[in-house]
Amino acid sequence: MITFENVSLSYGKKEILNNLNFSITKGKITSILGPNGCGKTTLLSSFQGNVDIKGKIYINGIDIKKYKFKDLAKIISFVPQTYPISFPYLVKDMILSGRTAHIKNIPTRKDEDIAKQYINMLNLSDIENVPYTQISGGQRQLVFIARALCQETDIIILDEPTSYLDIKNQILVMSIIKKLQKKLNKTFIMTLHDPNLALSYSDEALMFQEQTIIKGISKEIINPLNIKKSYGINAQKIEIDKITFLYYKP
Ligand SMILES: Nc1ncnc2c1ncn2[C@@H]1O[C@H](COP(=O)(O)OP(=O)(O)OP(=O)(O)O)[C@@H](O)[C@H]1O
Repeated sequence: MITFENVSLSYGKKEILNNLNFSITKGKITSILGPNGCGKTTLLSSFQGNVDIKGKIYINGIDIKKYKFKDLAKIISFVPQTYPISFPYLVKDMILSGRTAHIKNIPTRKDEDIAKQYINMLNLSDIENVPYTQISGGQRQLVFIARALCQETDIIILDEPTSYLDIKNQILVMSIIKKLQKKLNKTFIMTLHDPNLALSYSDEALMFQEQTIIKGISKEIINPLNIKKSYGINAQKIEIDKITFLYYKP
């Protein structure tokens, strides 16, 4: 459903990634792993038009450059890594704004019901009438995840969706993602800093290594050898109650 063919990504004359060739599978959760500064956000930015693209990125067989902005917003939603703080919109209105691509004039009852559904799903009803400029970093991250889910697209892209969240909310968000993937066959693509989260929740993974990106089934490629190649640290596989995770050694 998403295919990169000989893609290079650059900011002006500064090339960040080159010769990207891979496909992202429809209906799967794909995690993107790699060290700080390797180009994860740049890769995701190619879906937002924030980076110069050479080569072809196909979404449902159509070159991304051929999509109109509003049509792309009906297929792909995006949760950025940082959130610009601007006007003090109420949390509920910020989440409702995720419906913009579907709204003709003003939001309908259906749009409001969908927004409410995600407010409840992410446990945000206590703060729905608070300006989003007056909530915590973690709460703001949940609001932007709710806003993206509200857009009801088939593809949801998240840049480090758990970076501000406590462990309970990390599990909440990842479980919601898993539920929506299973129930509605949605495609999730997300950068993660924690290989163990990727191991637990993603089906497939893209791992940045020096000069190359490898892709495969998460449980197969997120292993000590590839952790060493990607991050330069030693890790050991541990299994408890049939759950495999990685222990990082100093
Ligand atoms: N707007 C920009 N203009 C020029 N260079 C940029 C820009 N944004 C990022 N870069 C550079 O691109 C490279 C990749 O950055 P990117 O943000 O994609 O990395 P990342 O893997 O997402 O890092 P992190 O894990 O720290 O978020 C870095 O060397 C960075 O300095």
